[in-house]
Amino acid sequence: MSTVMEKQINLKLVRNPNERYEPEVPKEVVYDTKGLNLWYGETHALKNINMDIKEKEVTAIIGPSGCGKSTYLKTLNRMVELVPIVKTSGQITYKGKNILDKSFRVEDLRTQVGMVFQKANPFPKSIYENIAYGPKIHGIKNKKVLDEIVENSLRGAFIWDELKDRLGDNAYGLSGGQQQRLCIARCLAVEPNVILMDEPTSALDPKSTLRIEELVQELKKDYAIVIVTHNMQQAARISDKTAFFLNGEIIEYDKTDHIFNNPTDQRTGDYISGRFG
Ligand SMILES: Nc1ncnc2c1ncn2[C@@H]1O[C@H](COP(=O)(O)OP(=O)(O)OP(=O)(O)O)[C@@H](O)[C@H]1O
Repeated sequence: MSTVMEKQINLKLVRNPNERYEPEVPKEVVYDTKGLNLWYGETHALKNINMDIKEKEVTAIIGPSGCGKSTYLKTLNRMVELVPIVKTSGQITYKGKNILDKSFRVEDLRTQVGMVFQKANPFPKSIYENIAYGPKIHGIKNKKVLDEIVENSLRGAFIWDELKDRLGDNAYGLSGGQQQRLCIARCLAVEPNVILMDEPTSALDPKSTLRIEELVQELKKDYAIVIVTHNMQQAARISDKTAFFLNGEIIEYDKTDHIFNNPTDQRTGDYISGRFG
């Protein structure tokens, strides 16, 4: 049985030892959440959430089951309001506008914020159509333009070489890992600013998981990425910042190195070292 300290050190070591820490360049805040509360009927699922999410960073959300991680993620694209009993207070500013304001057009948000789910959810259509679908809905009809979008999106998701000769095949014939990268490519096709990922690798084998993690590292050069994960090593490996949620509250939100190696709150240390959750 390893000690808490050993576990923390192990997590520290999973970062690439050759990684160089570059001087920090100021980054734009994409989402600024202030005093957010959310209720499902009587259940107070998010309590006074305050956090900002920046461009070109991976923000991990960790915490035990039922602490509100997915709810927060789904609030960021307003998917949560599909549940009729949901009520919110506070604000989430996206590029200067409060997305919780009734006058905010949710359609605008959906084109700028892509979402990847725990279980890959390709459409029952060809690989090509899975990618071309979003751009077509946005009015792009020109075949040459669509071909380019399909190729660029699949390249962006590191899956072009595997799929380029079978674009007409049904997406359901792909492996789980390939389907997940196809779904990421589908997000990229509509040129979002943000990609929200809800446990995107929990259904995948270690090799496919690694490929998605490498992909996330590439994508963060261009996008803000928010990832909910139960995998502590994954959060330590790929995120720049980590928020620890517990019972609907943020206990600690800081740089990932700090959260994993020198947490301020005892409960954070206990959770990441596996003492509960
Ligand atoms: N549609 C819903 N209706 C009612 N309550 C809900 C609904 N969705 C979530 N909740 C409740 O809100 C709280 C937060 O749930 P949420 O799914 O956000 O947690 P989570 O941290 O993502 O959990 P997990 O890690 O198990 O996915 C829980 O108490 C949950 O039971």
